[in-house]
Amino acid sequence: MALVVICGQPCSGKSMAALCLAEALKESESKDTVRIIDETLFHLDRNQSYANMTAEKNLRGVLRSEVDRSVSKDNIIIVDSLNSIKGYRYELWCLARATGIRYCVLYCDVEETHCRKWNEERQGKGEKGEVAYDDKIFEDLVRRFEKPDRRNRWDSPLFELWPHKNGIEKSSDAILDAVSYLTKKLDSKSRDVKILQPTIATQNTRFSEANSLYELDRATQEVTNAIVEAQSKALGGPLNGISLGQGLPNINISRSVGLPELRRLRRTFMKLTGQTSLSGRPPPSDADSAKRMFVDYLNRELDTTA
Ligand SMILES: Nc1ncnc2c1ncn2[C@@H]1O[C@H](COP(=O)(O)OP(=O)(O)OP(=O)(O)O)[C@@H](O)[C@H]1O
Repeated sequence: MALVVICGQPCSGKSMAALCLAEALKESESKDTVRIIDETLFHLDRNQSYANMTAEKNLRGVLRSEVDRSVSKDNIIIVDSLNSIKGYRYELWCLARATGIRYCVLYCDVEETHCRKWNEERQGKGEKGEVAYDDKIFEDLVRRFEKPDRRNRWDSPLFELWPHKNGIEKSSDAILDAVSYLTKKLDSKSRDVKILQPTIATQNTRFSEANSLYELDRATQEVTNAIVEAQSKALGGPLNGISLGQGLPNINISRSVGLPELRRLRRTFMKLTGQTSLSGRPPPSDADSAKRMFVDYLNRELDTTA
């Protein structure tokens, strides 16, 4: 149904905003399940998770995988974390696009001096279970924060809260606007709600991260080899229906295609599919779906009747 990315400086009221939004959604007419995914789910020590780039990347990876597993057409997932890196929000947006759902960003806009003060106050509340950021980590996170910009697809639509000025309530304008956007029933005239559409690069099931590029490379190479081999057997004659095995579509090309052209198409396909991730993670797929996608792509690109 939808993915909501909460974003803001450390200690800017994001968790409060996530809770208010979740409650407001539950009270709305929408019957969708609402779930918050946040750092506490993984019982990680906050200051260790942001202690260095590797730990921070790991935390983002864990959260992203959980979002990836959880997003669906029947629920509303709220990601409550800093989500302060532009490229990371882009990755979350790609997950929403791959699922074909609504997406929005809820931004807690609080000046860093207030966030700092709230964090200091929280340092004194340790016994209540609230964990404050160490000063050094807090300052580093504040410095690296990349403010959302509604002109970016992955920051849009952007709903802005001003927790220091106006507090955070279920009735805050930004919360009401977000609820309305997320739950609005669509008809043919609805232009203001965007359901993201999966593209060739975002369809299918997922590769494991470590193997994905290798698998994609190998799968596309196998398809290319099959074409080269079939063409050499056909001695330049017409070639329709090159079979790659059970469950895979046939390759249908009505003219002879040289190796340079095949290589170029393969490179373009790899680039296209690789665009879904800024952290180097290739597109979701397994070997068979990579082959299927590549064959679909080739059949379309080489279709002389199109
Ligand atoms: N509008 C507000 N007025 C005063 N204090 C606030 C306000 N909003 C949040 N706080 C305080 O700031 C602290 C952090 O709030 P919260 O956990 O919602 O922020 P957060 O952005 O999720 O923090 P973190 O970055 O640690 O996840 C809490 O101790 C809370 O009481």
